[in-house]
Amino acid sequence: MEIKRDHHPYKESDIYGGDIVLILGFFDGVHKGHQEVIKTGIQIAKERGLKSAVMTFNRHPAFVYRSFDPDKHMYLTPLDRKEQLMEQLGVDILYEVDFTSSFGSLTPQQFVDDYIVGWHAKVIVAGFDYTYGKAHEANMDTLSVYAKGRFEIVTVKQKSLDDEKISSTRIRRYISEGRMAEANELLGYIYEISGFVIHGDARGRDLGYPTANVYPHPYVMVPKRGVYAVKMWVNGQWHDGMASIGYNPTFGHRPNYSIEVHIFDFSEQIYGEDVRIKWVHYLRDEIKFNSAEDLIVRLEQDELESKECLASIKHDDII
Ligand SMILES: Cc1cc2nc3c(=O)[nH]c(=O)nc-3n(C[C@H](O)[C@H](O)[C@H](O)COP(=O)(O)O)c2cc1C
Ligand SMILES: Nc1ncnc2c1ncn2[C@@H]1O[C@H](COP(=O)(O)OP(=O)(O)OP(=O)(O)O)[C@@H](O)[C@H]1O
Repeated sequence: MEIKRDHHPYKESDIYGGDIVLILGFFDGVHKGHQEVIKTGIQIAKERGLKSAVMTFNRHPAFVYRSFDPDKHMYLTPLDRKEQLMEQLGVDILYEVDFTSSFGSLTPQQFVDDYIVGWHAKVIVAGFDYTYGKAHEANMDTLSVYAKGRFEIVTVKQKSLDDEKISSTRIRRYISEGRMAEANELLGYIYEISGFVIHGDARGRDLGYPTANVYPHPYVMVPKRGVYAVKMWVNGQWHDGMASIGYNPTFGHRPNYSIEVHIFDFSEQIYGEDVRIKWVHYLRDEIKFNSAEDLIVRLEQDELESKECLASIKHDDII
């Protein structure tokens, strides 16, 4: 997959010169609804012998159009993860346009002329509720007015689960409630966040459960506080483990929450390593125990429960 970064106004040398099928959306999460849209575009491109291209943005349009709301707009998939997922789906070209006020204030007609026609799109593919512009000035119905017959428009119908649209917003809600089974079902893969390993208080090893403290990507959506069965990628390999997101109340409540992962049967030094954590299953809330011994008894139980639910994970689920 080729990645092209564009800043408005783009240069001709920054775009692909041939004809394309252009797939439109922000696609945070690249969830099953998004996958349907993207696969439709790829299929049409294959049938017509064209390249499939996705137009996404370096950051959420809400930063430009509205005041930023961290609860709504923390990412499920920062750009590097989005790139990975797009590549796995088989997209030929990923356009990452800088979403700035100059780009965001284009009229629908300018957007269509400069970015759809200008990028040689022969077919546009987007979901039923795709809109363009600050006040959603253009949608899949009005796009044909601006198209003036210069390209075809394919609208993908709503993909739902349990009579509710699969959406990034719905998935964010589940993750903030620790409902990982539902979130992972809608995503079509196990939710992950990336970060790197920093020092903690070095107490974990005394408990018999050393933990990697993870500093997360700054714009990523961190799941609800609590204890989880996880997979962690480090040094090129996935490992089974259990994680805590919380304030360690047993030892006098930290000022900020920490993300800690205990990898089973693992004793390497990994400070500074980049990691990925897959949130497989929510086990329980964080508890203020009366003693370190009580916490250890509970950690032993958490380990058994984690191993049990991780045993059923297939390799394909963790990519
Ligand atoms: C799976 C898991 C579950 C945990 N559950 C709790 C908990 O319920 N209450 C608590 O105070 N700390 C909990 N902890 C955090 C421990 O208190 C923490 O790992 C320990 O204090 C070491 O911290 P350090 O890495 O900063 O040294 C948990 C840690 C793990 C890995
Ligand atoms: N469930 C779905 N079924 C079909 N198309 C969808 C679905 N969800 C999103 N799309 C389409 O995918 C593209 C990207 O949509 P967008 O990034 O707004 O995702 P979203 O999940 O609807 O996000 P949000 O929850 O923030 O509204 C758009 O073309 C949109 O219409």
